[in-house]
Amino acid sequence: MTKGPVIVLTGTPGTGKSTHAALLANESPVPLKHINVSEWVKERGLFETYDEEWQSYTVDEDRLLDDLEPLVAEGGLILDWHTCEVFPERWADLVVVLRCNHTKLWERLEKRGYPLKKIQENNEAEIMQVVLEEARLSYPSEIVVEFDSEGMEQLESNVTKIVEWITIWLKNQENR
Ligand SMILES: Nc1ncnc2c1ncn2[C@@H]1O[C@H](COP(=O)(O)OP(=O)(O)O)[C@@H](O)[C@H]1O
Repeated sequence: MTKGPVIVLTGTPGTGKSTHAALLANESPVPLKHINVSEWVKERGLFETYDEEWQSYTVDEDRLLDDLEPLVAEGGLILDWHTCEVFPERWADLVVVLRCNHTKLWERLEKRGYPLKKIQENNEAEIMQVVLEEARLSYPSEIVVEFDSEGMEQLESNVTKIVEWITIWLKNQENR
């Protein structure tokens, strides 16, 4: 059986990565395992330090990559993380960058109970397109797509587009 693609799903925290990943895993024509990398890091202790004030971890990137490599080799993966430059370029078949208007993003992060400085930092990063720039610098432009994620209609149409992309990708793999 053809292996599924590896999709890097990235964007500032709160842009909708986990929501998209859950729907995508449900609607994909081929099984996709959703890895929420932040949760994965915490569960497996793949971090060096934890910063109480910022409520964030310093990830042990070498251990993380070693840990993920066998899963990537199997294929059929959604790597959901707020950064994407850590992953080797060869891992990704598609890189999806989610975007959100900063007012909406602020509300989402406030609801999540983030400390104010973390909300501010993430909002500024979204305005300055930090994750998008990172994706563009780390991967070939033809595999990087940017989707707005502000409402349910966009969520559904984004997932439909990714499902269509997967269908074509699978056909291309079979014809190789
Ligand atoms: N396209 C969207 N339309 C409406 N609400 C959304 C959308 N994307 C995300 N949300 C909401 O925003 C919040 C953060 O989404 P989440 O998927 O957890 O973001 P991330 O994984 O990027 O941190 C959740 O409450 C989710 O329901």
